[in-house]
Amino acid sequence: MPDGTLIHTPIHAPLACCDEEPGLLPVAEARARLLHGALPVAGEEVLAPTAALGRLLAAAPRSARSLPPFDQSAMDGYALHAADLAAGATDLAAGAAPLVLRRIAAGDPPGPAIGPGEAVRVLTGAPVPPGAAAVVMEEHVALREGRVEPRRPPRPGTNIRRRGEDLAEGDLLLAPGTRLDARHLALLAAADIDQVAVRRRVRVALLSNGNELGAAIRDSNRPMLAALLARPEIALTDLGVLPDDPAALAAALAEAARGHDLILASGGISGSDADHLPGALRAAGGEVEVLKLAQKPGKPLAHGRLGAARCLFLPGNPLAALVGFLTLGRPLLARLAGAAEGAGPAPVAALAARGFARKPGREEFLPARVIGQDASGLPLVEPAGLFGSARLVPLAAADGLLWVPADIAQVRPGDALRFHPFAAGFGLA
Ligand SMILES: Nc1nc2c(c(=O)[nH]1)N[C@H]1C(S)=C(S)[C@@H](COP(=O)(O)OP(=O)(O)OC[C@H]3O[C@@H](n4cnc5c(N)ncnc54)[C@H](O)[C@@H]3O)O[C@H]1N2
Ligand code: MOO
Repeated sequence: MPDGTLIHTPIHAPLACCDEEPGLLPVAEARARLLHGALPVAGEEVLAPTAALGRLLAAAPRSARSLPPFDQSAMDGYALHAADLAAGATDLAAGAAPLVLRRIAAGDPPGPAIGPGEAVRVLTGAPVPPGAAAVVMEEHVALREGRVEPRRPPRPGTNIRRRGEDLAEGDLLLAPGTRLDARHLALLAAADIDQVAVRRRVRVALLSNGNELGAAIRDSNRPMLAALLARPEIALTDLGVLPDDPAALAAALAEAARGHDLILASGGISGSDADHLPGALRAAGGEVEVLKLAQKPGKPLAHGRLGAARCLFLPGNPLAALVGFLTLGRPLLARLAGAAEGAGPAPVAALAARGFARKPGREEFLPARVIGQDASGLPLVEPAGLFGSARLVPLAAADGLLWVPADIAQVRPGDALRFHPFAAGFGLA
């Protein structure tokens, strides 16, 4: 456990981003408003499973065969008849041990049935012959004059995988909304499925807004958001940087709305006389709601619709854009893509490695590093440098985002918190 010497370490830059104000909208409420009426995109594609990696199932595939497809040995050993399982080891050893008739390897046919007093040498994965009640491992037998003497007769069913014990032919394999990963490709292959129906890709248009973006300030949000959108279920159109020109913005939004399900933008929303995106959406004939969220960073946010397209406008500060994308953009994309509900990543339990004071009122996402583990294995985390929604250096050094609830004014060393790691240990997709 940390010793607490770093308690009250300042984590915010001298000029913190935002002065609190009353009436900020809880993030959960903002998410509900954003998702209200949002439906998965209509349309499917039929693909080979390997071509559908990372895509979301539109319909549930059914198994084309039983798994296992036949009664199968789980071990290298000897298949025995039920009558010989009842006998004690001493009886069998006294000349009544089953006679080994033949050998069956994986890929061989099972051949004729065995009867009492008969055994068959079987290898792992081989079909067991009809009449076999158990397979005794080769390590557990003595072989004498072509007969097999189990040291201890196995119980019925031992080391036999019965046909259909995992899955019967026609059973549902995977639920609609499943994102296909390596496990699912293995199951689909085993079940002999060569085509699956997946949702068509969500068409997303991405833009940055601001006259300053160019020579003096580089556009860091677009490559970041494009990287977050580089997923199999998304088809991305990069609209580049649009200037602070209301008419040009309105025209670009109208054009983008015709061919996209979502228009994702950053910058130009917080309400100053240089922020034109919400007005441009209105001017183009769309609906827009500008929100102030109880979230830090990522307080200003606007969302709306234009024709069939949804619009999500994130704040310009890079860390605020990232947090807004993760807390609101991701759930909206998951809905549009047809992902199974509740399939999103969950935060993990973590302990504060050191204490710090903060201004309550907004739930906060702090770039944080894992610096060790406590005795029970919980990660010990601490803020990765000074906080600021325009700062990218601490973010790049972080292992994830530490989540601090809105009402907390003081985090103490050892406090239980939640942490969103950027990389999952056994992440498959
Ligand atoms: N009077 C108020 N001012 C501000 C408020 C407020 O509530 N009242 N909120 C602050 C917060 S919090 C944030 S976050 C920003 C959000 O402002 P906008 O979304 O309108 O974004 P801009 O003003 O266009 O830009 C803010 C900041 O971010 C830089 N930026 C913008 N786009 C990019 C990009 N693609 N790549 C890199 N950097 C970008 C921009 O140059 C500005 O420095 O508003 C506060 N102000
Ligand atoms: O911190 Mo603002 O909240 O930079 O989005």
